[in-house]
Amino acid sequence: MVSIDLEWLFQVQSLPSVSAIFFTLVALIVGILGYLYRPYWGVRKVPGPPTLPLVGHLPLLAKYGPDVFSVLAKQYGPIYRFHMGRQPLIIIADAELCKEAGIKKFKDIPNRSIPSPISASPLHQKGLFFTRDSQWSSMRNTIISVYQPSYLSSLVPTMQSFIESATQNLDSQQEDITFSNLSLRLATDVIGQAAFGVNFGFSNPHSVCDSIKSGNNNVGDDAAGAAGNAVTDFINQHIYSTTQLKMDLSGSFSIILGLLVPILQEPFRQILKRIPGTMDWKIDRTNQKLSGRLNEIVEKRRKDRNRGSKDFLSLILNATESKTVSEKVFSPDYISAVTYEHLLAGSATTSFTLSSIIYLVAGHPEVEKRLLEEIDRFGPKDQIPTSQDLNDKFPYLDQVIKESMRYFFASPLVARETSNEVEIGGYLLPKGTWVWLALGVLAKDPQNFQEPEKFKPGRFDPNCEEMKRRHPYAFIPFGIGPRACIGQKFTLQEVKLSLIHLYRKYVFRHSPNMENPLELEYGIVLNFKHGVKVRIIKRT
Ligand code: HEM
Repeated sequence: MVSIDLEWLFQVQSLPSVSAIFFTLVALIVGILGYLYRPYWGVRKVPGPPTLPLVGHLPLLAKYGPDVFSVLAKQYGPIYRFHMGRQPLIIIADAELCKEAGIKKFKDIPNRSIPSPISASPLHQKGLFFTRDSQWSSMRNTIISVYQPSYLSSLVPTMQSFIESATQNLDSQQEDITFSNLSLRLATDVIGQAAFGVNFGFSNPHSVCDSIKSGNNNVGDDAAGAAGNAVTDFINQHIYSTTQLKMDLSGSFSIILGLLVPILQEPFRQILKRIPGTMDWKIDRTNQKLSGRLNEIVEKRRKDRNRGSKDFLSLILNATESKTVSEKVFSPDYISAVTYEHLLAGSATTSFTLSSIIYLVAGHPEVEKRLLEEIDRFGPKDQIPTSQDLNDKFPYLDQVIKESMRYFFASPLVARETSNEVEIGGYLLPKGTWVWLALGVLAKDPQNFQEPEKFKPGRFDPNCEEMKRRHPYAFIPFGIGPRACIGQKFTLQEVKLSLIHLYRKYVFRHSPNMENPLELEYGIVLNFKHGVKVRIIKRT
């Protein structure tokens, strides 16, 4: 008996004791909870709806879509907490607080937070948008200095020629056209030429008309004949890479993990990108091909001694060679990324803006009438406006563009991150807090925009009372402060030239085959889910 007891005692002692297991489990649970709730702890005093573990407020995003930020602003006030998975965002939904965060306290909030779709894409991280601190300021200073107004005005003839060829013979279509596809091809061509000096060839009327008629979203397909397979591939890869940057739970597995448990994102991405067929594998291959192709374009241009300075890429290369900017700041991968970023930032946003305007004007005959009068008054139909004319001679067009951009807000959230502890709206936010400016909510605030759900371009007339009373930062579609959009003037020039050309020749009517109201899709920028479908009438 004694010997058996001793044996049992020996076995029990060699096993980990119950208390050791208990303490390990407790430590593990505390560790997991600590990891999950650490970002929340520092900002817990900021009000916000109750959160679910792991998913945070993502179910609210699924329920309300992009409107969720307006809904919560009504309930929780101008500064509140929204949990994107584990990560709390401090949402600023007030013009004065946006000014405070974007301008007055810029030195404490100078960078953008990097959401999980971007962490999975090194290509996107090296553009101006996501670079940080001194790397960002050196890059931005160089880009700004090459983006002089004289450069923009020199782009007018190029923009005009793409616009003309993209919109030739539109009235010969008997059926509906998906205007948002046409505008995406046009914007991609214009920015392709301006950024890379490459003619993608989508404005070729045959390729454009054929593919628009077929409602084909795949930009490259019909351009193959015109621009060659290399370009087609490039654009297809660009579209794939961009549309995979989803901000909800429909992205790749590693992106979803990045939202829920960020620490696991990179290890899983490393594994999954090696397993053929997974979405991570496809994204990685696409990004690699894109980077490879971009590097080729950059290398070819670098060797070209007669490159001139007609496009953005050549301008940056000239700046690095003349040593006005350090080669360390613009190493080849940064040059590729920032040039690519122009294609990315310049195509979807401009196309969305153009489509919004065509859609809204088609639904408001009184606005269309006034706009046509102003455009017709400018001069003979073949007189191309200069940059100066675009600034001075189309005040009503300005109002229509602003009101359309307010109504359909392309980029409703601006993502920033604190570099130091900083106080905003009475709350002390620790270093590393994600602060997101809800520009889309400001644009629908009835205190600054009476009847915000109505389309009324006159509210941007400088003489109107509403305009005079409005907070100066209530409408900031291009962002605020030193990090505001660098392409603002470029895009407005392109949008104005396009609209003047289009309305001189045509008017547009909503297609009965289009859903009402239009469904929106929330990606890297807002998008029309099923496109803007119109019928075209030639003006006599
Ligand atoms: C209607 C068209 C466009 C809209 C609504 C738009 C909107 C925005 C917004 C809201 C931001 C963030 C600003 C902030 O943080 O305060 C931004 C940044 C940026 N945009 Fe645009 N954008 C448009 C067109 C363009 C075009 C055509 C280009 C390039 C030619 C461009 C290039 C950029 C870049 C590089 C940044 C990052 C700036 C930085 O971080 O320093 N955008 N844009």
